[in-house]
Amino acid sequence: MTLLSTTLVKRLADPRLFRQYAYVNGKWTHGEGGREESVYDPATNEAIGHIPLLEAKQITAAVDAAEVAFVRWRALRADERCERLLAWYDLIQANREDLATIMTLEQGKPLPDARGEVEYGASFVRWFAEEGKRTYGETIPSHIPNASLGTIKEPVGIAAMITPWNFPLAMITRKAAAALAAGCPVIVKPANETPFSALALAELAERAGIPDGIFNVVLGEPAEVSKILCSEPRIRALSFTGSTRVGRLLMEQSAGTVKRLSLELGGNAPFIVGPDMDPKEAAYAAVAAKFQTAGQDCLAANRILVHESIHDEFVVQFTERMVALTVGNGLQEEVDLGPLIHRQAVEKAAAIVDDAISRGATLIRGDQSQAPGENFFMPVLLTNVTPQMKVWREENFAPVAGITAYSSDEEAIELANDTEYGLAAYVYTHDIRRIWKLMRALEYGMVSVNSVKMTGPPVPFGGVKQSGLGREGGATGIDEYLETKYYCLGALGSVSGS
Ligand SMILES: NC(=O)c1ccc[n+]([C@@H]2O[C@H](COP(=O)([O-])OP(=O)(O)OC[C@H]3O[C@@H](n4cnc5c(N)ncnc54)[C@H](O)[C@@H]3O)[C@@H](O)[C@H]2O)c1
Ligand SMILES: N[C@@H](CC=O)C(=O)O
Repeated sequence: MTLLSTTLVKRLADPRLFRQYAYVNGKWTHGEGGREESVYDPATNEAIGHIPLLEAKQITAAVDAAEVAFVRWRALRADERCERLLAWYDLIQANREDLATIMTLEQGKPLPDARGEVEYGASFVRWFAEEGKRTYGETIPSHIPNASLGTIKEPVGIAAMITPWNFPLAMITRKAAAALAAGCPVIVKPANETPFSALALAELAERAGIPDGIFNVVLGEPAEVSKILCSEPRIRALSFTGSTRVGRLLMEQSAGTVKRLSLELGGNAPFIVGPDMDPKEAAYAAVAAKFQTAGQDCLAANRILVHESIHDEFVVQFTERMVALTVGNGLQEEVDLGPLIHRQAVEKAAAIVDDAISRGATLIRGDQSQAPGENFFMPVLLTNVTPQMKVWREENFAPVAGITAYSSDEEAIELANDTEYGLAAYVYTHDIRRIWKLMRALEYGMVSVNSVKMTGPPVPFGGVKQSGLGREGGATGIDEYLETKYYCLGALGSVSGS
């Protein structure tokens, strides 16, 4: 154990939640090839621990274990699986503070946000524990004489999950709870930047009585592990949350085994402000929608489109609110924005800002000499942003906001839809006709009107276009892990019994 991981352990009420091994078939597992990788606190760049990089045969062993465990897990009654998931939920809640501390140390987000994510992540476990009891089939009016027709729902099989570093806990539970409730074993490959939240979840799953081989966490070199998971025929479903670039790659790699795919990919959300809005109210909402998780959020409001009649006042209000945000180590009190995940993310953000300025954008605020450390990026506001700029075309995943003025609803719609992404869009206006028109015309999987918060367990979360495939959460989230089996019971005799 390194010196700093000892410090991490000292911060935890339950040090056994901090694990530096993979978790396969109910066992904490070393890498057999001796390869390891360090994990860093992005706020300080200090190593907080290390993880083993598993060998190919160890990943295959996780699939072997899941295959064996599947037989008994799928045979449990739905309410028996539900009990274990509820026990997991209770343990996550009971250990919320430790889970939040681990998350802040590996991801950097402020502690209150980390606590919020633990709560959010746990809520999916409870939701799917309940939904697992409602995987109804249907009866079908028969067109075949003396036959009865219908469907039943069955677990799809072993499900692999590849998850990102920006929400290291909730992006796992939103997938895993649905799969487990459906009767599927799960193999999770978390991001190497943030493995410890996933491993703490594994420790709690074990304590909750989730059997060996049903919840596995594999660690390794990402491209290597993902290739094995995608090409393994016994894995029947792959659920990925991450960038559109890697999503495309995994889709290609999964083609050979024709897997069920759920893809939650990048976003580049527009935030449209109508002419009837109070500029201050809308600007404060836009700041909240842009800067959460230091802008490293798939729902971040990257392209802010403001009606020309209120544009200037909106910019004044936005700036005032933005400069009041505190940037610092997420463990400190009253910090609004933590660090970016690593130095490359800071460099990418700086390049996006430079590109915008070189193409005619105006830098309103964003003095990087004020950054409190190597991986920090001060919030930036750019105006006169145009579709030719990277800040428009690329998901910046940083605290960089771009504002553009528009003159008509039609122009706002065209600008908002001018992207390969289609995850979420925000609309701020109180004009009901405009709300309806924009909501219908926006090519996005989710449209939030006059509300920054849009997510939660009852919601079908997901995107259109190159933001992904499928929906997580909600009444249909469990369907990603279920097959529909049609049956025809023939030669039953007639209804009258003849
Ligand atoms: N739609 C959503 O619900 C949602 C939620 C959170 C994050 N995201 C997206 O995730 C992205 C940020 O996360 P990220 O930087 O971790 O994404 P990423 O695509 O770089 O990585 C995601 C996962 O894929 C793995 N990976 C990376 N390169 C790989 C490769 N070549 N082959 C196989 N696997 C590989 C990583 O180790 C990680 O586990 C953003 O685009 C964001 O919008 C989407
Ligand atoms: N904020 C999103 C995650 C995207 O990065 C969510 O609520 O799922």
